[in-house]
Amino acid sequence: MTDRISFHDFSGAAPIPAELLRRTESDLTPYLERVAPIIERVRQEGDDALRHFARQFDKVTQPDLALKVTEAEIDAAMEAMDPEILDSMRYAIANIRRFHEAQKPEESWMIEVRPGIWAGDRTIPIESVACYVPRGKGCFPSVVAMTAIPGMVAGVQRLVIITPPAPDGSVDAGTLAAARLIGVTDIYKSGGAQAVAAIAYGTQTIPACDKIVGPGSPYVVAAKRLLSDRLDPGVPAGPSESIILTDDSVDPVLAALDLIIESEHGPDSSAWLVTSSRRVAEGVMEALPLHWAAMEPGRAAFSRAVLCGAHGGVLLTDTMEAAIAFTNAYAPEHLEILTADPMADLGRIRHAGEVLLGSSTPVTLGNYVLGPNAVLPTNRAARTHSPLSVHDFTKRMSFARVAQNAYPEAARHAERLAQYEQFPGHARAVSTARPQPTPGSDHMPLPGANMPTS
Ligand SMILES: NC(=O)c1ccc[n+]([C@@H]2O[C@H](COP(=O)([O-])OP(=O)(O)OC[C@H]3O[C@@H](n4cnc5c(N)ncnc54)[C@H](O)[C@@H]3O)[C@@H](O)[C@H]2O)c1
Ligand SMILES: N[C@H](CO)Cc1c[nH]c[nH+]1
Ligand SMILES: [Zn+2]
Repeated sequence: MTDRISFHDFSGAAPIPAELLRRTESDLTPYLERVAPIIERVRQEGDDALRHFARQFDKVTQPDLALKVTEAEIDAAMEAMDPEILDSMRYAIANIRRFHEAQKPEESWMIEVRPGIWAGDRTIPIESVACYVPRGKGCFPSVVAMTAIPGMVAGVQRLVIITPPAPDGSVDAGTLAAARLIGVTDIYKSGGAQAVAAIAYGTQTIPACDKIVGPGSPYVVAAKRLLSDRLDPGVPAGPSESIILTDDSVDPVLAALDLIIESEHGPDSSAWLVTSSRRVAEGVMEALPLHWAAMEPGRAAFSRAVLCGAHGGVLLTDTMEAAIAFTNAYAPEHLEILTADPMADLGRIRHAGEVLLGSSTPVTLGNYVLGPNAVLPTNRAARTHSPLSVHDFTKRMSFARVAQNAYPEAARHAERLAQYEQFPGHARAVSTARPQPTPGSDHMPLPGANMPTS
């Protein structure tokens, strides 16, 4: 089989070709059509529909799959795990927890906007959130850590995990072990669109939640979109994608190694080498087949499909400015900068889910152990969205209180504005004298005092 790696020349003087910015999820139409009846069946039939789709899509052989993972299954998973893997999980969990604890916002803040006008925000955990952990073209204990840890740090009351079952009805042992190490106990067996529908509507076994987070295949992305009026769909995280951005300073063999990282997730992923160096472009194309030859054949085939297809390959630009302009237009999920001065180039990047700097910070480290979240916006959503974080598991509620001496001036201005907008009820409420001072209204306690958060 010949490996014809996709190669494109790009001059900064020309407009960026739209097809180079596309991903698998750019056109969800076929997936939306496919998942709509799945969602409807789950809404109507609940658990029975989940069992039906587990048989159809996950090839589960049991007719009466138990949808909730038992304590005994989690115990058995812990027993089955290699202690060295558990050790690495603990290392990753500690780093991820540390990062997200530092990210946690204050419980409340307040300022005196003008003398006697106090206002602030309270941060409140979302009550119930489901973490979707994929299992189609791989298993993802790392996604348990990336989704559940910020939820625990935020203080979500009901945090559940939902993940596809294997054909024998089990859940990946690493996924269960990660949940045990983090402290999540409610785990359900369902995947794809049917899992998203179960979380949106609730079933006999699975509780409905306010929000779902976590990445997934285009079926998951499509279901989240169709259910977004019932369920907060969280950071839009679909098939993995990356750009490796280089100048002439990098070893092409190393750049090729890092280009393969995200391309091995599946044929629906996207991965580009964007470089201003012909030497690097040619060297990477030479090195890729050698790396593929050293890989497990299935994953090598996924990588080849991406890098020889429409959503990946090598892009040679005439200048570094053009390489950076393309990168910003593409807004990749993961960006690795392999240039002579990556920190300086970081300042030129405006749109990327995460940026990994320098040759000793490959995407793999970001995926697993550094601390920042690896559930990141895909499909150009990094233009307006951020990595999954503690903030995705909380909401803010604003509050204000006006002291008696500040009331007349505020009321006068509000009355005028209400009259302009022709709301007489609003205007009368503040033009009428308020003789009774509200008890204690001239004193505001410090933020947080007497403020329960749940
Ligand atoms: N953005 C991120 O942060 C991030 C992190 C990890 C993984 N990912 C991505 O998540 C994705 C996970 O996808 P996956 O496929 O491995 O797992 P998945 O769990 O998302 O998908 C598997 C499910 O898809 C459903 N499905 C499969 N074929 C179907 C069909 N023909 N019709 C309807 N439903 C069908 C099944 O219900 C199955 O349970 C990958 O693309 C990976 O790149 C992204
Ligand atoms: N690259 C994924 C996010 O796009 C995260 C991951 C987990 N495991 C391997 N990779
Ligand atoms: Zn990855």
